[in-house]
Amino acid sequence: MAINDNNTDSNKSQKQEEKDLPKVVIFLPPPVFSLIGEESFASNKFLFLKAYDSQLPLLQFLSTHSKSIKAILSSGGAAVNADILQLLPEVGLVVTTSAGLNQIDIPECRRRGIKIANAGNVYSDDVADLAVGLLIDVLRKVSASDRYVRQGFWATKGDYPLGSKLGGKRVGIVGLGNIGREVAKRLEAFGCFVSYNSRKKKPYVSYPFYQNVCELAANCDALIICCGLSDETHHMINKQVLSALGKEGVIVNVGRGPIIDEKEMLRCLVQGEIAGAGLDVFENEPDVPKEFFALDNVVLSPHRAVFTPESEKNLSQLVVGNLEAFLSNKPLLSEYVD
Ligand SMILES: O=CC(=O)O
Repeated sequence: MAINDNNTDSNKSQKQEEKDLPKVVIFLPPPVFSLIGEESFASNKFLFLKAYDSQLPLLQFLSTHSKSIKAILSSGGAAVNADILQLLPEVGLVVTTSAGLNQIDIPECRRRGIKIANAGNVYSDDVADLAVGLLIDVLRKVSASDRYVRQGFWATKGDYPLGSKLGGKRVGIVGLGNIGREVAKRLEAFGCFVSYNSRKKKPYVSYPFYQNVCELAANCDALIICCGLSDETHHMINKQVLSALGKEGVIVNVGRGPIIDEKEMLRCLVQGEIAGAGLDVFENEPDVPKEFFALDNVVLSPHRAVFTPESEKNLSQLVVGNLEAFLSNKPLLSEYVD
């Protein structure tokens, strides 16, 4: 009995301590929770409030807890917009598990003095590896030859058509941030000629810079899209850019689907106006236009570039580190500065 009473007391005091901890709200479970387990995010400095576990509609849930929520843990799936932020006057940080920030209303955060922390460099190597992997796959027809062999065609129809060499190709990188720079490093090692487009010329690299993405495409054999999605980059890769890339040109997208006008790209692929595509992202995920499935010059990947067990483990440390730093008034580990 006494033990039970003690237990009850200690449960009560634990509950009280938890009640007093600053709260970090989560709208939707970030993929990392199911990939490596939520326990990697344990901290005695804050408590997660999971809006998705509540019966209440999101806005009502947020109003109920508005005074205790100090930070938001965001991921790609749920918008952090002005309607939400205005319900949470105590929020001072949005930390996101994604590399992309397109789900966050950045100007509204700035207006409210809310800091933003993103995935920093955690994903850069893995995304760069996949970008180069997709390019090699398209050029050397790896996935297509695999299908050819599995279907028994090697024995019945003979040799598969040759692929094309990566070394010596002129590759244009759109968006030379953390990921774009890792892609460039890898491509240099393969003997490619790298050039790039980004919002501003980067003073610390010597790759040729093209302010105009169409000019970049016209001077390249392949384009790799590594930039974020914004109003400026939405459908930036349009008919004009694809036609500048030309019949022999290959496009790889590890950024966001809507950066490319997908319908136009599909038309160019079907009509042979570009040579191939390696795509990790799509306009309407997870719906991928069926027409892609019939194209042997297209390699498809289900938005997996960032995810490896290694990157997710590093990510959990970064997220917890950012939240703890913020709650102790220390500098963030990966603050996003425009
Ligand atoms: O695409 C994934 C991400 O932005 O993290």
